[in-house]
This record gives sequence, structure tokens and C-alpha cells, in this order.
Amino acid sequence: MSDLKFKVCGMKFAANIAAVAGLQPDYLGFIFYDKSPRYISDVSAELIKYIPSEIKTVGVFVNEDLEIVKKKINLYQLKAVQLHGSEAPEYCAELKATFNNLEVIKAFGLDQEFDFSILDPYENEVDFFLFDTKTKAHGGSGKTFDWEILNNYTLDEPYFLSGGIDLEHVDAVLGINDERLYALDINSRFEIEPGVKDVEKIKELLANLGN
Ligand SMILES: O=C(O)c1ccccc1NCC(=O)[C@H](O)[C@H](O)COP(=O)(O)O
Repeated sequence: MSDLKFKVCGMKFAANIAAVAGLQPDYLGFIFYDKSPRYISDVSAELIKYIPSEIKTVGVFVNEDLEIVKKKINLYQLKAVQLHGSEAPEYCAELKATFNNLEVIKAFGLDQEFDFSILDPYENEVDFFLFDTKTKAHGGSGKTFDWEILNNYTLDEPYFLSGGIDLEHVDAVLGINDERLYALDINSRFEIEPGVKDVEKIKELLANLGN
């Protein structure tokens, strides 16, 4: 499982960003959705200076105006966007066409009724899917979904596994035998308060995952 990538989402504060960046995650996420308790209005140069260039910065958006998304990608030199609303395949394609090397991650909230055929038109327009738990808040729920649902996922596109991931899930994650599982995404279960990550707990997770 050592090549499983690792994303920490919902960063807000300089000292905490510096400490988490020290654990060398592959991705750090910033939530530009103002209804989230992890909302960040500005990823200033003061924050970015703590992030080594090998860590990919991800802007998380929910049904945001495309021009605003483009503006933030330029302003903060984001390496990836993660789209948590009902953004259309064309919206994803436009971002791919506008920015060389931008990774587009399309998130979907899963429940027992989830119809995987809705992913088909996104397959050629995004780099990754992210499978999260379906909730009205669009993300950051701290709740897991039933991973058995992923047996219905038939496309080749790699995915981030997300939604309430905690220390207790390590054995189950290590037991997943699916080469499309690209990255693990953690958030609220590793927080002291919204936007403040528990660095020691993340260290424990990484150690348990064998990193
Ligand atoms: O975290 C949020 O507050 C959030 C709100 C709205 C859209 C997305 C959001 N987070 C995106 C993430 O990538 C989270 O890591 C993902 O939803 C899982 O969160 P959690 O269940 O807390 O582990």
C-alpha cells in the first residue's frame, strides 16, 4: 500500500499547515465553499510559503462560478481542483482545456442508491473521481459510506477514497484490493477543531498505513 497517495483536506492556519506539510502529504486541500466550517477566503503567500512545491495544493469548490474557480487557480497557483457540487462534464473539460497540468478531481457523494452510470460522461474529462459520503453539506461529514458500493464501480478512472476516514479504518483500507484506489483523503476525523488538524493523529495513521 506504500504507493497509496495521501490528501489532507480543509487546511486553514499557517502553523498547522507547516506542521502537516512536514508529514509530506501528496495533496493539501483548501475549501473555497463559504458554507463549510473549513472555508478559507484567501490562501495568502504567508500560508503558501509553508508548502513545499512537491505537495499539490487542491482548491475545493461546490457549484462555484467557473470564472471564479479559474481566478483562484491562477491566483494561488493551484495544482488541482476538487469539485463537490453538480458540476457538469463540460465544466470539468473547460478547466482541463484552460490549465495545462491541472488535475481535476470530481467528487461524488455515495449512498446505497448511487447510480454509477452518471460517471460515464466524466470519464474523459477528469483525472480522478473522489468517492465521499452523500450528505446535504456536500462534504466534511465525518461519516463513512458502505465501501461495498464500490463493487458497482466499473470504470478504469482512479479514485480518492474519502468520507469519515479514521484510524479505525486502516485495516479495511489495507485490505482493499483495487488498483484504481489512488489516494486516501482525510479531514474532520483528524481535527482538533474545524480547520485545525491533529498532527500526532495523522502521524499515527501514516505509521499504521506503513508510510
Ligand atoms: O470539509 C468540508 O467542510 C467540505 C464541505 C463542502 C464540500 C467539501 C468539503 N470537504 C472536502 C473533502 O475533501 C473532505 O475531505 C471530504 O468531504 C471528507 O470529509 P470527512 O468526512 O470529514 O473526512
